[in-house]
Amino acid sequence: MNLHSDHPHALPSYLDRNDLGPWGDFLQQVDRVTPYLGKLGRWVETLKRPKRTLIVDVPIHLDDGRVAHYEGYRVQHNTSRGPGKGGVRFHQDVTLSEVMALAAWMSIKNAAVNVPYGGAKGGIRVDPKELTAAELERVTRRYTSEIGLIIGPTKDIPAPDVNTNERVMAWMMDTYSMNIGETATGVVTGKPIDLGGSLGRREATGRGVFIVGQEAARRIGLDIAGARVAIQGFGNVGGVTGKLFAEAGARIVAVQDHAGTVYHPGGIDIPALTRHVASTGSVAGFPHAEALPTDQFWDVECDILVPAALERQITEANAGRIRARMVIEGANGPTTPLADDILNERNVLVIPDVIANAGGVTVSYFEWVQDFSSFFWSEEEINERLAKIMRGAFHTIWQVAEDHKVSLRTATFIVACQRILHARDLRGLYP
Ligand SMILES: NC(=O)C1=CN([C@@H]2O[C@H](COP(=O)(O)OP(=O)(O)OC[C@H]3O[C@@H](n4cnc5c(N)ncnc54)[C@H](OP(=O)(O)O)[C@@H]3O)[C@@H](O)[C@H]2O)C=CC1
Ligand SMILES: O=C(O)CCC(=O)C(=O)O
Repeated sequence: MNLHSDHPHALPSYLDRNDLGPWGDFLQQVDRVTPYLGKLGRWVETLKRPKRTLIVDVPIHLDDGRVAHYEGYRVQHNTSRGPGKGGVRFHQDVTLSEVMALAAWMSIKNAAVNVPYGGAKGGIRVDPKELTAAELERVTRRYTSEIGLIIGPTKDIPAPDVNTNERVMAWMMDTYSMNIGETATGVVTGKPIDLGGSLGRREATGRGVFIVGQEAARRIGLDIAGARVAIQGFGNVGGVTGKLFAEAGARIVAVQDHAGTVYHPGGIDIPALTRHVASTGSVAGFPHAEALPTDQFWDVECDILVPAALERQITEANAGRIRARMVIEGANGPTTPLADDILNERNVLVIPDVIANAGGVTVSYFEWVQDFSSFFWSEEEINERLAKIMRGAFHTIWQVAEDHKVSLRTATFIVACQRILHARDLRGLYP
């Protein structure tokens, strides 16, 4: 597809026109929804460029006294429905195109579950495994100061993503608070409970993946008890997803992370694998399962495949090999548009990221509300409200997919883009 001529107005000059990366995938997804937007279609160009893009230099002292520089980003894709909201990723391969796409998928996701946010995302191009804890803290604090210009509890609220966690959120909250001279717990979500974090946030994304998995399984007549599940990525999202499916009686037949792939047709012992990862840092070397070559992960016989690592893992090169009846996207952007078409043709149901992994931001919304009111809810209450929102959003999207005879991804984009562009239309353009 020649993106240059198909999107003459959509290409910011700061991107490589020959390789738009994940941003190119997002543009194609927007093109697929455009015919369904009716009169709101006149606003669709709004979605094809981020509202605000900040690139920052993050210099720190390494422990040995040298100065190192890292590139950081914060992108606010859209704020028509409310402040920007989305995670912060620390990874050596982070690019601007990637952060733009991740921010855009946040706009869609937040609208799909109807939380009052726009979409944003951030990242630093750094391998956190190469830093000491003190260096990681310095990178986090300097980055937070640099993006402090555009974040804030009513402006844009970061949260955890790949390689960031509660500890990183605590540093971000503290740095922002120091800079403005007052404690602002609502500036980030995914914080430690003792700093205004919410019960259930750590597990929320995996819990949401499991809830939509249950709903979809019921509709295609798949019994979760006994179902075979393969999971790529065993961090926050993949780990919790695996735990909940295993507790519901599913067999987790394969798990892959960056360093290895383990396979057991009878079902991997997930608590034992979790202990192994906590002590060694990877699933590799887990003694109670067979090791598989990396690429064979995609050939594993299973009923449910959960990509829960990075973007562009399911491509035209491996989509034809996938044995699952359904793919539940725990990761953001794991399936390219061409792979989506292949899975569709093969009748593999894809539950798209923009609904499947929305549990995390939904409980982030609960955290933000709790911080503003300084009144904290029980975990039971949080999980009940999460399940209600996830099930309600899933039903709406399923219905739209049936009505328009489109994929669940396009259906989610129809619902979300209509909400975003309706808000844009109501607000108008001029101050
Ligand atoms: N955290 C959240 O609340 C949310 C996260 N997401 C998305 O879910 C995905 C995972 O995020 P999260 O679980 O938080 O991140 P974590 O950092 O907790 O875990 C990432 C996992 O992915 C693995 N991984 C990284 N690269 C590869 C690779 N090339 N092949 C196989 N496995 C790989 C990592 O393995 P290793 O440790 O070996 O590097 C690790 O197991 C991302 O796409 C993120 O954007 C979506 C919604 C919310
Ligand atoms: O909890 C949040 O605010 C955002 C989580 C996130 O980054 C995501 O959903 O991809």
